Formats: sequence, structure tokens, C-alpha cells
Amino acid sequence: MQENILSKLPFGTKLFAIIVAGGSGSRMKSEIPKQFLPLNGKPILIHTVEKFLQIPEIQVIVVLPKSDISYWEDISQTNELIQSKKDSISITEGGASRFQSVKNGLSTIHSEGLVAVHDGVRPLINLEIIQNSFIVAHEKGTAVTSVWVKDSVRFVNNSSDSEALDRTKLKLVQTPQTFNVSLMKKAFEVQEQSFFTDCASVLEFAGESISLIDGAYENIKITTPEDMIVAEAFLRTKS
Ligand SMILES: Nc1ccn([C@@H]2O[C@H](COP(=O)(O)OP(=O)(O)OP(=O)(O)O)[C@@H](O)[C@H]2O)c(=O)n1
Ligand SMILES: C[C@](O)(CO)[C@H](O)COP(=O)(O)O
Repeated sequence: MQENILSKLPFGTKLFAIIVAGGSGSRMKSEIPKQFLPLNGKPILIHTVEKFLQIPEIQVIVVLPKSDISYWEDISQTNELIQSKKDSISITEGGASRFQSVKNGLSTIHSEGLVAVHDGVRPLINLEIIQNSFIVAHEKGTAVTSVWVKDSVRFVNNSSDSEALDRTKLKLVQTPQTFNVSLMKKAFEVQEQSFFTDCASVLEFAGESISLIDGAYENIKITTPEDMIVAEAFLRTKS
């Protein structure tokens, strides 16, 4: 049986997950928002929410565009796990940017604890990474999932000038990105900046140091159509 490493947290520590699914999926160019595309017969967002519901004591906040909330309610009605954990899930309206969507989710949290922010379109996340992110966020305040770059990388100065970067110093950032709730709330009081591509950049701007934890290469963000093929292939290896 798998060890529940979350039992190492102080008794009563409140755990939250903000699953951001408030985007429009413009790069996917699909008819329905990409978070609802079926992956092995089940909407991407349902796969993702199910992963977080594996933690018994968690409160999950799903952030969606206003126009998609009733669609989510329809599709989640037939999901046994989600129906059995209805009291552990709430829905919040998204904002114009990822930063705003996260901020809206965060504003629904009114107690101390730890909060994991995860892209609704990263359905291949696993329980071990989620649990580890909570443990490290408890110890250090921040825990940001990442993997080492595998390819060679070049920094492009302009169309005729680029230079090699040292890939042993480069990591790709994923989600979950997990934080102490009050640290995160304080950091998100700031005015939004154009370089806020994730929560780590917001916390860093607020002067916090970012602890990196190991992610997984399979924890891809479904962004463009070929990502669906990759995600389906990964899921097949698990069934
Ligand atoms: N206003 C926004 C924008 C993005 N997201 C969420 O942030 C995650 C990562 O964003 P991305 O993959 O870029 O999603 P989209 O913004 O939907 O896609 P695109 O950039 O191609 O339009 C997604 O789960 C997305 O739904 C969000 O909650 N609110
Ligand atoms: C948060 C993120 O998934 C980390 O890699 C990424 O920054 C989201 O970026 P996007 O432009 O919103 O897809």
C-alpha cells in the first residue's frame, strides 16, 4: 500500500487546490474549449480534478469562464467520484488572464493552509508529485514543479544572432505550484505584470525564493493539437 506522506503535515493543516481552467484555448483551435476535449473518452478537466480528489482532505476550487460553468455541471454530474465529493469542490469564475483567474480562485480561500495551483489542462499529473508539493510548501513556503531541459537550447538575440545556453542550468516549469496560503495572498496583491506567466513569477516578484521540486516529463500541458496524441499515448501506457 502507498504511504500517505501527507500524514507528516501538522494535524489539521488545510489543503486547497485551485484548478485553473478559465482560458479560451486559442492555440488548440478546437470547437469546444480544450479543457473539455475528450481524452480516452473523458473530458481533460475531469481527469485533472479526479487526480486532486485522491487526497481525502482537500478542497478543490475549479476556475472556469462564466459561459462554461453550466457545461461543467452537466459533464460532472455523471462522474461518480466528483458526485461523491461534491462538498469538497467549488466553482469560481475566471478572469481575463491566468493571473486573474488564479487570483479569483485565491479570493475564495479564507483560512490558513497550503494551496496547490494546477493547470486544468495538465491531466497527467500524479498523486506523488501533488503530495510532495504540499510537503515542500509546508517546509519552505513554495514548491514549484519542474523538469530538466532535454534538448539543446539557444537564446535568440535577433534573426541572425543566437547563442547556446547551458542546459544543465535550465529547467521547464510545470504545475502544481504550491504555496503557503498567506504568502501567496500577499504576493497576489500586486498589480499584474506582463512577465507573470505562472504563479512562481508572481511570488518571486514579491521577493519570495522559489523551491523547485521534481515534476515528470509526462505531466504535459495540453496546448496544441499534437499534445492530445501524446497525452492519449501516455494514458494508454497506464491502462
Ligand atoms: N484567463 C485564463 C487563461 C488561462 N487559464 C488557464 O491556465 C492554464 C494554462 O493556460 P493555457 O494552456 O495557455 O490555456 P489557454 O489560455 O486556454 O490557451 P491559449 O493560450 O492557447 O489561448 C489553462 O488550464 C487555462 O485554462 C485561466 O484559468 N484563465
Ligand atoms: C503555468 C505554466 O503551465 C507553467 O509552465 C505555464 O506558464 C502556463 O503558460 P500559458 O501561456 O498560460 O500556457
